[in-house]
Amino acid sequence: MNSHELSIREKNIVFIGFMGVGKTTIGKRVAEKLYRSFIDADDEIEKAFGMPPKEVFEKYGEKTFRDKEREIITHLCTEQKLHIISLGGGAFMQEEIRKACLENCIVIYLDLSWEHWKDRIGLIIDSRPVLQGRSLDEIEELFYKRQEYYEVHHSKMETDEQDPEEVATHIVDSLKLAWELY
Ligand SMILES: Nc1ncnc2c1ncn2[C@@H]1O[C@H](COP(=O)(O)OP(=O)(O)OP(=O)(O)O)[C@@H](O)[C@H]1O
Ligand SMILES: O=C(O)C1=C[C@@H](O)[C@@H](O)[C@H](O)C1
Ligand SMILES: [Mg+2]
Repeated sequence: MNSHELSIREKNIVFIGFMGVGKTTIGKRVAEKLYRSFIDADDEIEKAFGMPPKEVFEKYGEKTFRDKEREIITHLCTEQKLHIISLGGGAFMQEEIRKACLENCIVIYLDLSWEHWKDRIGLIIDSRPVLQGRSLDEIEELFYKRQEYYEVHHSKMETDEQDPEEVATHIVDSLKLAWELY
């Protein structure tokens, strides 16, 4: 599919940001509000391996996970339209993924400050392999190191002090406004 033939309304919407910021939670709600199909890249990887990301990391190693992640996301971005797609937190570290998403889709960065993120760590610590065995200082370092990759996007949404419903509503309102303008 040639993305230049797609109107802004037809393009996939892709959510990026650090793990735990709410890409999956908010992406699902945005999809419901827009009556669009939702795809979570981590779920697609899980289906491909028949096991969750954490087990893929343990059994096959991170490179195998990242290779499949790249294959799945580049395919979704170039072959699908009108979908809401939430990426895994590490996906945007790969140049090929960044390029495929930025060229073909509308990329929305969900931003959360470190101060708020660290209060959420208990919700995700057990299921995210990248957090295993890392001290809080090391996680903070990773958090800030990754920001520069997320900074390349089409739109940024601050999510501090907002619940998923508020963030999703704000995103849908902004999208509708943009769709009317272009
Ligand atoms: N705005 C929010 N306010 C409070 N809790 C939230 C918010 N958004 C998400 N959460 C909670 O944070 C946890 C992580 O959310 P979620 O799985 O959506 O993150 P993610 O960005 O998809 O992470 P990953 O990159 O690992 O896939 C969940 O328990 C979710 O309920
Ligand atoms: O931030 C990351 O590197 C990851 C985030 C998750 O969404 C999964 O994609 C996986 O656990 C790796
Ligand atoms: Mg997710």
